[in-house]
Amino acid sequence: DLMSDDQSSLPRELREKYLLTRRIGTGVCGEVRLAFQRSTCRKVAVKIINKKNFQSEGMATRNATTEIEILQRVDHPCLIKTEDFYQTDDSYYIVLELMEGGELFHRVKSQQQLQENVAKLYFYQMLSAVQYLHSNGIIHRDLKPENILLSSQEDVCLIKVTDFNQSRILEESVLMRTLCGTPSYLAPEVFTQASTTGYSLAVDAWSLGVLLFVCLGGYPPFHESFGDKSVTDQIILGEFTMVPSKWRHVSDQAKDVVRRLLVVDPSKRMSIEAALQHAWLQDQGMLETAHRLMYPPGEDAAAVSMQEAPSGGPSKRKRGDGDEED
Ligand SMILES: COc1ccc(CNC(=O)c2ccc3nccnc3c2)cc1
Repeated sequence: DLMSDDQSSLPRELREKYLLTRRIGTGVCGEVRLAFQRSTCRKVAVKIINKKNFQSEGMATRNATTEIEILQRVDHPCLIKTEDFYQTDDSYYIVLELMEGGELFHRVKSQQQLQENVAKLYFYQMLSAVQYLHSNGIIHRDLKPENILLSSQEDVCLIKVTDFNQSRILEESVLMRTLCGTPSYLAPEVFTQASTTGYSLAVDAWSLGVLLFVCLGGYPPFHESFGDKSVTDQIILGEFTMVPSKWRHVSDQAKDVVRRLLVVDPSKRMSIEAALQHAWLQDQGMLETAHRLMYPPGEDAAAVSMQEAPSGGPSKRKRGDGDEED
């Protein structure tokens, strides 16, 4: 039973504050377990990143610390929030809010394909989250259905992007500084190689195109079962397959968004900003629902009462043990 479960390898402080139970998710970096906050019996998720299972020591710490830095720094309703963080010599333990709806991957699989208006609601939230990351100089780089979590079993629900493990913070690079100086003496490859080395923000736009395709079509755009080309070749050529029986009921506007994101040339690919302005998303009903989910009135009221507070600048709402939550 759980009590005899080996909790001894966990950091003492973590064990004292949370009871860890069954595994609810696995990833390349480790696992996610369901846990209960002992003081409130509130359910949380604990993500355990095993430091050792990265091939190189340097890569491991850089990725994990980047992920943790990002998780603690970002604040957006569609990005998973870190509630607590612990580490031992061989693992990181990140306490996250529990997303009761599980992975988008399983939702799409169980429903074959999502209704268009549900896909639109989810896609708008993903765009908002990624737009926020980009405005903070962060590229996710690993957007996929396993990294999109749903807050409830309902179709109409909040979604959150997770797993910033592959994320990159756009730092001022030597290359950027070089490109600021006089180009007169720079070799051509500095410019051409420059445009291909850095991960541009456009990689996330492509991944969102794949995500939207999967939500609308119920299957991936590039797959070894399509034709004789390898998945890599299909991607490089931008050859995706819209199976008629699956796409017949999808609107032309929705298909247009997919087609403008799955463009091979990143300079011609639709940007996140442009996608947010696309006709398909100018849907007042969806936008109202999304904003109600993202900025629920209860929390606004708390913020309003805080603004009336006499003290100087607006103090950040402290992260309670959930006593503020309804
Ligand atoms: C009552 O116990 C449960 C209720 C719902 C679920 C479905 N959720 C999950 O399976 C799940 C998976 C990974 C996650 N990663 C971070 C945050 N939340 C997560 C939730 C899992 C357990």
